[in-house]
Amino acid sequence: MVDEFEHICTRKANVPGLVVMKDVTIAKSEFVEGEKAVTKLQDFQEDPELFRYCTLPQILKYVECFTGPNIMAMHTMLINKPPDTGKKTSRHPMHQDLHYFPFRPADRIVCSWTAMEKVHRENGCLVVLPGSHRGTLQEHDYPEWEGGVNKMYHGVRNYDPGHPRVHLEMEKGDTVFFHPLLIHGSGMNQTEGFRKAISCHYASSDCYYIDVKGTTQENIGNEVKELASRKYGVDDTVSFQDTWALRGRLVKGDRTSL
Ligand SMILES: CCCCCCCCCC(=O)SCCNC(=O)CCNC(=O)[C@H](O)C(C)(C)COP(=O)(O)OP(=O)(O)OC[C@H]1O[C@@H](n2cnc3c(N)ncnc32)[C@H](O)[C@@H]1OP(=O)(O)O
Ligand SMILES: Nc1ncnc2c1ncn2[C@@H]1O[C@H](COP(=O)(O)OP(=O)(O)OP(=O)(O)O)[C@@H](O)[C@H]1O
Ligand SMILES: O=C(O)CCC(=O)C(=O)O
Ligand SMILES: [Fe+2]
Ligand SMILES: [Mg+2]
Repeated sequence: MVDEFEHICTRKANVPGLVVMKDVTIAKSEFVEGEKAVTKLQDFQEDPELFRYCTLPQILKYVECFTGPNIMAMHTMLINKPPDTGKKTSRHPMHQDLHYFPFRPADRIVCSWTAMEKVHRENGCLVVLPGSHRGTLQEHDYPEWEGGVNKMYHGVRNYDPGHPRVHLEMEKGDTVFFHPLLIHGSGMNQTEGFRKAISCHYASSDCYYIDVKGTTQENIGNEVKELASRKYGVDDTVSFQDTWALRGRLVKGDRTSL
């Protein structure tokens, strides 16, 4: 999967629907080529080698405990956290992934996140607020960071900085499964290497879409729709929910609702 990532970055592989994101400071600075420019791949569901991750039986075995037998891969990511440029933009603010999802119920959604190499505090491991998955979805917005913030990296507006934190130091191949309400983020990468992880958000295909109008999710819904219209030239008839229905891919059982 590391090799496939490199092929994508050097354009030896072309994947329909894939979103390649650069770090905001790298994108705005001098020309950087290949994998050193890429912070994150999203929506790799049409890449057979990377999508193999989402179908691994040793992962689905646990996923099924939360989703039941009808399993959709709703969102896929390969994160290549770059060495921080000095602006602290390699951080990911504390957030709840449910903020991005117009489907419910939350308990039928689970994320698997696998370290592709050793991750620790120095290269920006995941940081979680234990127990926060028992709360509700919070209001999210761009954090007020001086050095810049990556596109769509919203954070929880008012979380308690005194809440206990756990740093998830992991060995290569270690996987964590977490609830979409769990408040989490990741620190700055203070090493010279690119910290790699691969993840998938699964949901039961029996989940249903919700309308985010008038909710705290309206801001991200509008941002995603804007991006979809710029990137794919679709008009306003393509809803936030549609952007998810188009990306979601069945991995097991039947596609009943999503
Ligand atoms: C839908 C998300 C679902 C997530 C669900 C699970 C939870 C996940 C939590 C997250 O990860 S949230 C973060 C998700 N982020 C995204 O989905 C953003 C995806 N990124 C993109 O769509 C593109 O990378 C982006 C539109 C930001 C840039 O597009 P291009 O690849 O065409 O960039 P290009 O190099 O042509 O630059 C165009 C402009 O974007 C700017 N840019 C590039 N990378 C950027 C960046 N990372 N942040 C902000 N701006 C950026 C760039 O500087 C330039 O600005 P100017 O027009 O002012 O010159
Ligand atoms: N959808 C989910 N995705 C990922 N992890 C989940 C999900 N739902 C529950 N968990 C985790 O699975 C474990 C068991 O869940 P459970 O609902 O029993 O919660 P718990 O933390 O044990 O709380 P309680 O004391 O209420 O049983 C917990 O560690 C919880 O964090
Ligand atoms: O790998 C990381 O830094 C965490 C990314 C994350 O939480 C996300 O993209 O939703
Ligand atoms: Fe996240
Ligand atoms: Mg329990």
